[in-house]
Amino acid sequence: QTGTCPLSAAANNHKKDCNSSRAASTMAQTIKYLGQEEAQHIDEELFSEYGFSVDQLMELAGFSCATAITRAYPLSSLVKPRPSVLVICGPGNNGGDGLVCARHLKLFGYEPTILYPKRPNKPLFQGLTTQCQKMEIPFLTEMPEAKMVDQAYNLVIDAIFGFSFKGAVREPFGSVLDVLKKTTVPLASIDIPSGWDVEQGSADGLQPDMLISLTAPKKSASMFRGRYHFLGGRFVPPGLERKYQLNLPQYPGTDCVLQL
Ligand SMILES: NC(=O)C1=CN([C@@H]2O[C@H](COP(=O)(O)OP(=O)(O)OC[C@H]3O[C@@H](n4cnc5c(N)ncnc54)[C@H](OP(=O)(O)O)[C@@H]3O)[C@@H](O)[C@H]2O)[C@@H](O)CC1
Ligand SMILES: [K+]
Repeated sequence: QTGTCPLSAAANNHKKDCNSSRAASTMAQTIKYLGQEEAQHIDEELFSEYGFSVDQLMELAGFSCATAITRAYPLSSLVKPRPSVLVICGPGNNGGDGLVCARHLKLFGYEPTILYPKRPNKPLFQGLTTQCQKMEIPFLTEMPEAKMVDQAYNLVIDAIFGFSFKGAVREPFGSVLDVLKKTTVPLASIDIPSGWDVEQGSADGLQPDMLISLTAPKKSASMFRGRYHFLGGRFVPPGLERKYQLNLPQYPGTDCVLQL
């Protein structure tokens, strides 16, 4: 009787249908990798059309970075006696994400130190800097040598440039990136490995161990070869996701990050 019962045949057909529709939906679910202009348009629309403020999204972005970092490098996995982390912040919003990330890392039990060489004269960044100072996070006055970085820190967070980076790297960040190319401790990049072309990447650039893509990965993320690629920034309204066909994967439960 096996295989001849019309009911099982119907059940099998249903299973086949389900499998093919699951395959189709998996394909439809392929997450979109954004171009530079597209990422900037989405950013602008979040503020202009969807009513968000920069500090609101920066808080969520930086919080998700700190959360992803605790997943990839839990306190118990760190090799140095102190849970030291160096956070390097650039002059734009990527640097702001770094300041927020440092503050949350401190709350999570890490010992961050910040290098913030070019500070914009804007209340948002001044406030984030004060918050970090009040959290008793030390600020360095200059970039240590590669050997010093390797000795002193378990991990470096790269919050130098994000999706607005363009052209040849200007000082003081050229020297900072040169040091980072010589360090051997793991590097975790926020949104884009700094110095990479946002779409094309960079063959001789930084090779981070971790990348935390915010909102959606940028095209250069397809060149990422490190161990951990996380998605963070769980704040995209459905209309915006539909308009840009982001096909974001579903975050598990109440999590603010997802490993890709
Ligand atoms: N929607 C989202 O997902 C959200 C995104 N968020 C975050 O914002 C990030 C984008 O931020 P952003 O637009 O402020 O630009 P970003 O990349 O930080 O750098 C601009 C600065 O870099 C500088 N600069 C540029 N090129 C340079 C060069 N060659 N050499 C040297 N300097 C150079 C440029 O300097 P200037 O041209 O002014 O001299 C400017 O000051 C994004 O990646 C994500 O991390 C969240 O905070 C919130 C929600
Ligand atoms: K970065």
